[in-house]
Amino acid sequence: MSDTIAAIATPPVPSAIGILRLSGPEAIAAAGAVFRAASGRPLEEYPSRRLVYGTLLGPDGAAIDQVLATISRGPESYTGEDTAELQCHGSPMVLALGLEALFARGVRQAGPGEFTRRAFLNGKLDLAQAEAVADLLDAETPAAVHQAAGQLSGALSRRVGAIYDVLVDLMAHFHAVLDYPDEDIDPFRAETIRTGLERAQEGLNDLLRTYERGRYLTGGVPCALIGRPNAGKSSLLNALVGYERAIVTDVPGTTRDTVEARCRLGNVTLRVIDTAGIRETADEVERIGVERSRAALEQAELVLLLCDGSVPFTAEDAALLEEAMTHAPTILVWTKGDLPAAPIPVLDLDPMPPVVEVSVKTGQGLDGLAKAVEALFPATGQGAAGELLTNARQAQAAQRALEAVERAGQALELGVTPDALLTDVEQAMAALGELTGANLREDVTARIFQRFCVGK
Ligand SMILES: Nc1nc2c(c(=O)[nH]1)N(C=O)[C@@H](CNc1ccc(C(=O)N[C@@H](CCC(=O)O)C(=O)O)cc1)CN2
Ligand SMILES: Nc1nc2c(ncn2[C@@H]2O[C@H](COP(=O)(O)OP(=O)(O)OP(=O)(O)O)[C@@H](O)[C@H]2O)c(=O)[nH]1
Ligand SMILES: [Mg+2]
Repeated sequence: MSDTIAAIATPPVPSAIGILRLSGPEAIAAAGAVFRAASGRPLEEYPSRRLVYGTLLGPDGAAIDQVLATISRGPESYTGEDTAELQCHGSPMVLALGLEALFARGVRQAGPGEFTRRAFLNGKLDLAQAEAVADLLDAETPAAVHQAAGQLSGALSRRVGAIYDVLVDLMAHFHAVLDYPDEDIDPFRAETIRTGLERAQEGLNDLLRTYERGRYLTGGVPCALIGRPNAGKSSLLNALVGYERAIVTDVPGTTRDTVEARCRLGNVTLRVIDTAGIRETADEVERIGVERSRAALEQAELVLLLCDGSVPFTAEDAALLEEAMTHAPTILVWTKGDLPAAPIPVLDLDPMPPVVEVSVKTGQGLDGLAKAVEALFPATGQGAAGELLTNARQAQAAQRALEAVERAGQALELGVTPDALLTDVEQAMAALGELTGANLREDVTARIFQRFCVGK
């Protein structure tokens, strides 16, 4: 049996409300010991989920706040254990003293994620849902919230579960075949197995295609600011992040090293990388900077190619634009829109990149830039919110599952023995189990025994 944990559940700054949270067998007793209800009734006697008004008592038993207390008896609680909350005024000192009083009752400090970990261990959330809790806290855009909320309510788990179910069914077929190990798989059964493998393969391919968008939602789109010296790259970075992140001067070649920052542009989270202006240079430091710009360009999944709109477009600009477009979707950004414009060049490119004129001095065109970025990274498509793979661990697990299913398919065509197929399908299920925490052995066992009758 687990011990009882407690933590301050709200940020450690003066705020409207601050919450002390407990979970474990002694949660209700410990909360009751540091709380005196105005009614005079012990907290333990109240029904679950009732807010009870009263006084919070500090480590020495003196009043430290007027609070609302509530209990939820397990298993109907967030963690599945007995839980209690003390909703205090949001004073960091009150919360610290309250926590100390709880420690004096034998409760210990919770570790990071320990409440949600207990919820997982007690079957309240599966692994994908528990991960969604962390994604929800980190969400930076409405789309990221919708994805995390959908995953929290089980959307990804259901999608993975549907594929998993197909594999569990296949296993049942294999077990039937294995009862007659010396015979080949009969054609009828081979067809059923083939259909099942194809369905699983299709489901996994669809799932893996969601990863690109999921990764953009949680990690941000890697976006390089590329252009000749003085184009206004660092100025744009600063405008996007809202503070003076990078040095800006009128000296061409100001930025040497790449500078990275996260920002939100419209509905898209960007990992923006400001780079050294690209030009031929004899300066050793600047030359290394330019190499880094090219490396950033190669890794970018979105390029903002900046050209100073107040000076004539050059052959270098054109060459950079073409180079950028071979690497990633590129938006051509004319900068310094507040200055008198140089003649607009005729660009003969196919396809034409989106073109936006901006000025960081006036803020003009930044909305247009956001629209252009949103058009390249739309909030919809590639699966409904909540059903996307959002991190590398999930994607790798799905990829391994796909590879195992493909191996099984090949084995089937080669007419190998059923037990070889079985191993591949088992591996696919184990890999999928890493997404939701589903347990292969238990699930297959359950499916096998469900054919038994009661009493056997
Ligand atoms: N004050 C407070 N707010 C909070 C939480 C909390 O623990 N306390 N949450 C937590 O971080 C989130 C809400 N999540 C929760 C999820 C399940 C249960 C719960 O009691 N589940 C029971 C009963 C379900 C029901 O009534 O249908 C259960 O699953 O059996 C509570 C909170 C966000 N807001
Ligand atoms: N008027 C006006 N000036 C701008 C604008 N954007 C940038 N500038 C000026 O242009 C000059 C160069 O800006 P930076 O942002 O340092 O240019 P950069 O592309 O980072 O230059 P390097 O780091 O040298 O490659 C600075 O004097 C900026 O103040 C703008 O929108 N309007
Ligand atoms: Mg710069």
